[in-house]
Amino acid sequence: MTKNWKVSSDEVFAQGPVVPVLVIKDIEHAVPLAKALIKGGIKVLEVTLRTPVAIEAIRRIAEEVPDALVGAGTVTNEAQLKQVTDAGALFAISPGMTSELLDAGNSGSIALIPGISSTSDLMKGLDKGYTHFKFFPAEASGGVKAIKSISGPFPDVKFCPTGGIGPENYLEYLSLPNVMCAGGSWLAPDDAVVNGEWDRISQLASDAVKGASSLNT
Ligand SMILES: O=C(O)C(=O)C[C@H](O)[C@H](O)COP(=O)(O)O
Repeated sequence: MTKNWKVSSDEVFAQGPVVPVLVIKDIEHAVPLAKALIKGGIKVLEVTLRTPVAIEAIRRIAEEVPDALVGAGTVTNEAQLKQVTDAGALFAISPGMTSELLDAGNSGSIALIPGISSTSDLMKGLDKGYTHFKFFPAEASGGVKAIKSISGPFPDVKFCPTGGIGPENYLEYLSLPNVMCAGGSWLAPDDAVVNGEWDRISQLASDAVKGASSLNT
C-alpha cells in the first residue's frame, strides 16, 4: 500500500529513541518547552490533544522550532487528523484504532501511528497496511514480556511503547529488537513545565538520550 506521507513512520521512530509525551496547558510554554527538549538531544515531540491549546502549540513549534519533528498525540478520529495536519504536525499517534482512522491515515499526508495493546488490533492494523504501532498502555498490557512475545508471530512489526515508562524501565524496552523508541511523560513532568524549569527538562532529556546511546556501544 503506497502512502503519501511527508515523513514515514519508520523515519519518525528512527529519530527517537525517546519521545516526550507533552501536555501543554499554557500556549506560552510550547516553544520554550520544545527548545529545552531539543537542547537535551531529543528531536521527536508528541503534543497530546488533551488541552485546548494543543493545536496552536503544534503550529507554533512547527513554525518556530525547525529542529523539532513535531507530531500530535491523542488523535482519535479523521477530523483531528486533518486539524493536526493543517497545523504542521508531521505525524499523528492514537491511543487505539478505528477502521475510519486507519483509512484516513492511509489517504492522509502525515504518518499515522496507531495504538494497539492486543494481537487482534495488531492484525487489523497490518491488514490496513500499517507496520509501526504505539503499544499502549505498555506497562498495564504486559510490558516488555508482551512485546517480546508478539515478536514471535509478528517479527517485522515495530513498536513505540508508552504508558508507565520512565527512567527505571525505558532501557529494558529499548533493548528489544522490535522496539525502536519509547515514549512517556517522564521527560516533561507537569510541575517542571508549569514552573518553566527548562534546564531541568533539558537535563531529563539528555540523561535519557545518554542512557539510550549506551545500548549501542
Ligand atoms: O494522550 C495519549 O493518547 C497518549 O499519548 C497516552 C500517553 O502516551 C501516555 O498517557 C503516557 O503515559 P505516561 O508516560 O505513563 O504518562
